[in-house]
Amino acid sequence: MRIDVITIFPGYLAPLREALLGRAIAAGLVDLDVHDLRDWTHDVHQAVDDAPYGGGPGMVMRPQVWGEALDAVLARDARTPRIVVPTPAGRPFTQATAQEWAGAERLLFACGRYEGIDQRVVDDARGRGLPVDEVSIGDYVLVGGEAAVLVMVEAVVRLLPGVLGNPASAEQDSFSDGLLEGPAYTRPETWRGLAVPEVLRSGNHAAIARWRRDRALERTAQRRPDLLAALPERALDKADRAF
Ligand SMILES: Nc1cc(-c2ccc3ccn(Cc4ccc(CN5CCCC5)cc4)c3c2)n[nH]1
Repeated sequence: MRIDVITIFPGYLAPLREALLGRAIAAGLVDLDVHDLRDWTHDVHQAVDDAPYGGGPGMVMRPQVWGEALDAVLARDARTPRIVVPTPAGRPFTQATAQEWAGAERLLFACGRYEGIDQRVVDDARGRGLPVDEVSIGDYVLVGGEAAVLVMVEAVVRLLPGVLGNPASAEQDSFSDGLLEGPAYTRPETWRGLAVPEVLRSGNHAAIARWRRDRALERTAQRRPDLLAALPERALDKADRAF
């Protein structure tokens, strides 16, 4: 997978080259290129923003600069990317989104700042048949798209074959069965007077599976009743309902 990121703060994306993601890049599983939007300005001030038409707070990012940057970055690789534009006004980014994008051969993230990017940049890209996803990573307002890109790249890249040492982990992700995962424990058996639940040390795998499912149902009901309500009918078996 090739990932391009366009931003006025390239340094903000440095963490993508650390740890697991850094190893995926080093292993050639991911090609990452981070581009400075200001490379496509032509004025001495390298202006990337201007006042919003119709008034309102803050500034809006200029379409000309973004248009040139996107055209140039698109041309650097024959593969057509999904273009991703983080925005508070986007569709929710979920595990399903990450799964979908993990199948893409190329992703291009456009990081806005100020109050966002002139809408015509997205409209022009869509008008040329490019797939553009305007996505939100949650119902809170960030200062720019870069932090959202760090989150989304991590969620996507961990799903690529060969990235996670333990692929089973991704299969048992939260949300993969529609529920939150339950509590996890490791040694010691007792820590500060707190013991590991007996069943987990019983070796009774059926009982362990039942206990884990019950804890997941309990936690989901307590913390995310919306997920429980969204479960398809068939997702809960008789034992689940008894819970
Ligand atoms: N999930 C999530 C994603 C983001 C996010 C992503 C990209 C950008 C680029 C700039 N900003 C700052 C930003 C944008 C829009 C407003 C809302 N204003 C109200 C009036 C006009 C607009 C405020 C502040 C981003 C924020 N935040 N949260």
